[in-house]
Amino acid sequence: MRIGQGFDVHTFAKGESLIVGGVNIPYEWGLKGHSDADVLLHAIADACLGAIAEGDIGHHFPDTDPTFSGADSAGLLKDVYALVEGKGYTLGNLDCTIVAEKPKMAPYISPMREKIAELLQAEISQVNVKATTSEKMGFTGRKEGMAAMVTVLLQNKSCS
Ligand SMILES: Nc1ccn([C@@H]2O[C@H](COP(=O)(O)O)[C@@H](O)[C@H]2O)c(=O)n1
Ligand SMILES: C[C@@]1(CO)OP(=O)(O)OP(=O)(O)OC[C@H]1O
Repeated sequence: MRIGQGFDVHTFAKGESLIVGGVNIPYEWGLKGHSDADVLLHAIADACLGAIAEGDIGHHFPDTDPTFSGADSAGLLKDVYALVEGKGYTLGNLDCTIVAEKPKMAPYISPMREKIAELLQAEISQVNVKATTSEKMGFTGRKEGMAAMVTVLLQNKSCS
């Protein structure tokens, strides 16, 4: 068994899409990044890479590489999960926390769990996504950006 944790932050900007956990969310602000800036999928990718001691997302997909400009983070996560499987592991479970003052994430939690489970070839019951505000404090509280934290447990394929 291996455990990993991931954390990511992206800033809100006008004229950008808001894609979180692979789900498009209608909102007046979107998230800015070199890729599509899916803060949750990036934190999941980092948690998976951490669990297999393979560095981080920026190491595998540098933000200086034009290949990843506007990249679909779902594709990046699929590539990361292929590395996980190549090392002989499969998802045990995943627990995610999104920190955002706005928008309200509750309506999008189920579609996010479904999308993440699909990307990681897992059951929805293996994926939890929750959201919290930071009670108007800090950069998330000022609605300057969004953060996501993830803990992942991987299990040996032979034991699953
Ligand atoms: N962006 C968010 C933030 C929170 N929620 C939901 O609201 C509940 C209460 O949030 P607090 O920060 O006041 O604890 C939280 O447990 C979430 O269910 C949300 O949907 N979207
Ligand atoms: C995903 C990558 C690559 O396009 O770019 P960003 O969208 O800026 O995201 P970040 O979370 O800073 O992670 C690393 C990157 O290299």
